[in-house]
Amino acid sequence: MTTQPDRLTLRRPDDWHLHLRDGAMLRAVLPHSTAHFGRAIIMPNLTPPVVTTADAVAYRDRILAALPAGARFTPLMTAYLTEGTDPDDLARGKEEGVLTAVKLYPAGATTNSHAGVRDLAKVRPVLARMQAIGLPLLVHGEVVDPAIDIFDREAVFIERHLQPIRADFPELRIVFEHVTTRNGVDFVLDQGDGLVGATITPHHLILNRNDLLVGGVRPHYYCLPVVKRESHRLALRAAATSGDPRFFLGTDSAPHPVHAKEAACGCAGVFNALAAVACYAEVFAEEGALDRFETFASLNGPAFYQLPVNDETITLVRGEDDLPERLAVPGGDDVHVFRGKTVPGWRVEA
Ligand SMILES: NC(=O)N[C@@H](CC(=O)O)C(=O)O
Ligand SMILES: [Zn+2]
Ligand SMILES: [Zn+2]
Repeated sequence: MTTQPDRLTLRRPDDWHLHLRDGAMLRAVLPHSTAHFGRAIIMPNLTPPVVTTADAVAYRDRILAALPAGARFTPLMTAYLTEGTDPDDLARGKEEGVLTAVKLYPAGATTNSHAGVRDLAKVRPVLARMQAIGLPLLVHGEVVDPAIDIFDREAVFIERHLQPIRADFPELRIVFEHVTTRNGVDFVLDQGDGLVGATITPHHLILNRNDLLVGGVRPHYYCLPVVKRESHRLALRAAATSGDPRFFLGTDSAPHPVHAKEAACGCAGVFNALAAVACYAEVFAEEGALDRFETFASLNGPAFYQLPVNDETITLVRGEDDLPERLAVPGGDDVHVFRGKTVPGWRVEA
């Protein structure tokens, strides 16, 4: 990596947590991820979800068919864990190079999670098999217990579910997806064996819950897990910029039509694909950690997933970008662009 005050060249980063959706939305959002990232872990929470290896093959084909001309981008597919998931099917998926990981959504925790897991006891044989064959478990780490305050749901998930999974499957590789709390960071730091990693989103590094709620509710800042108080944001910034190999880039870019966000019951998800790399760079610059940006963005993820780093590079230049406020999606489904117009201090050179 080379850093000058106004120019930053680094190995092409990967996005270890991405929602691309399907159909017209897929075709609209995909070019904005392929412009910056070499690979991405593709989240399986479509309707219906990507549950089997055959589902993942079909979805991968649709993504590849939607790639812009000349794009060099590898979608890394995941399967959505259900109480009916067949361990043999997952093993075949890994064997055939289709599946990179399996995603655990507690049923009801987030967008399109109703087909997820209600009772973790029911998926123990699947977790045992994943542990045996080295297939990582990616976790949306929030409880759905209505008695638990939404701001505490990540911390309680760690105690109730993550600690027990770790204890019962000590060799299972786990990614704590979109970690949002100091509790989550501390949990990852407490695991000394390198088997537990975490992705961190740009918006959780930038926003706290005041940004979401003070002066009026900002539906485009609403995501799950919901942004937390400032002390948690600072813990995430410290973790991301530390250089610790267990923390890596995952945008959780999650497009929803504006009409579904600006609604009486607005849905969760921030579409940040256009500005994500610039936002991360700005965070690292603010923290005086630009020398560790490439480690977080381009090296730690491949190391965790035991994949080679990308050969190509990207260059960021200091200065205003001109991002649109909205991304056009046919069918009246335009998407609000995170940090469109309120531009971050960097742009990625074409
Ligand atoms: N993060 C979100 O708020 N939403 C994601 C789902 C998820 O990652 O939990 C989505 O698919 O819209
Ligand atoms: Zn999630
Ligand atoms: Zn997500």
